[in-house]
Amino acid sequence: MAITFEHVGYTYQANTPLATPALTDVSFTVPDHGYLAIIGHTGSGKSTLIQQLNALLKPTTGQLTVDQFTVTPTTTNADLKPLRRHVGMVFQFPESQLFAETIRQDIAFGPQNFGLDPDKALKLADEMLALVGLDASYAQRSPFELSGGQMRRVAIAGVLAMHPKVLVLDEPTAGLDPQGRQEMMSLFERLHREQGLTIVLVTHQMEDVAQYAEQVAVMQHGTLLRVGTPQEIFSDVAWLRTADLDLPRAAQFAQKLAQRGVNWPQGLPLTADDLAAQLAAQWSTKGVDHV
Ligand SMILES: Nc1ncnc2c1ncn2[C@@H]1O[C@H](COP(=O)(O)OP(=O)(O)OP(=O)(O)O)[C@@H](O)[C@H]1O
Repeated sequence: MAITFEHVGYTYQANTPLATPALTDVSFTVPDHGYLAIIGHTGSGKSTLIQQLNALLKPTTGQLTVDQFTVTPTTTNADLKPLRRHVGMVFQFPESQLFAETIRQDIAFGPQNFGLDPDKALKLADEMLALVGLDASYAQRSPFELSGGQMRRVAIAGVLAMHPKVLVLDEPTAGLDPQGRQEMMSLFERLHREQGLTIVLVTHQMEDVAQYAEQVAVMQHGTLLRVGTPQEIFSDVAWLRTADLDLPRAAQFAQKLAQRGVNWPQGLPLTADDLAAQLAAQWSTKGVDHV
């Protein structure tokens, strides 16, 4: 297993009068090279949960393992450096952290800080630039001349330059236009497929969950309500309603068709492509009049 949470609890300002419990008894596993989406309302504990993954926040009870690393309430900061290289964190609006004069210097900063020779770090920066889909002409430009989506790519290249095995993404498409959103999600899919990165994605975009995630964790009031495949989570429409969560748009449409008598023998379609494929299959077997 790449990631295992075992009865993890976290309380902000623990043992003070201001103590705020934010996670309670969270247990789940993510397989090697998995793709987990974490969903849930504001304040449900998603950010607190992902910050456990590189021990920015350490559990106040329970423990977690990320590949070869184990974090418990008593793990000391000195032990955490290798974990922090292993888990790349992309926080919301990561472009706000860009600072260097050129894009390549910005990307090279992290590896250099961890002791890599400056020339090698710059060469690595060029490779990472290509990996996030920006050509070599960007290397010497200022990061501040770029569009929002491109700046975000540069910030992500800086995280990837540390060669993480787990990539944690906190609403990585927030504020992007539909095309930028699609390109960003395709980038993560490519990193997952081609580089074998384990992805942990916090999102409010149910379409992205349906299209990309292999596993979904639903958080509510600091507890893990359910974990399952997108099909398992989104097919239980009555339960979703009680949890006050939305279906992906294609599934909402399919659900309306189901209420008018259309059957979905392969399961409720969750994406537009799946909806189109299932409708086309029914069309060809039953003929136009019956669809
Ligand atoms: N620094 C903090 N100090 C005290 N309480 C906090 C702190 N950060 C978060 N909390 C509380 O912990 C709980 C979980 O918050 P968290 O930010 O993890 O939720 P979230 O699901 O990520 O929300 P969002 O979708 O708004 O980012 C909330 O009750 C929140 O008010």
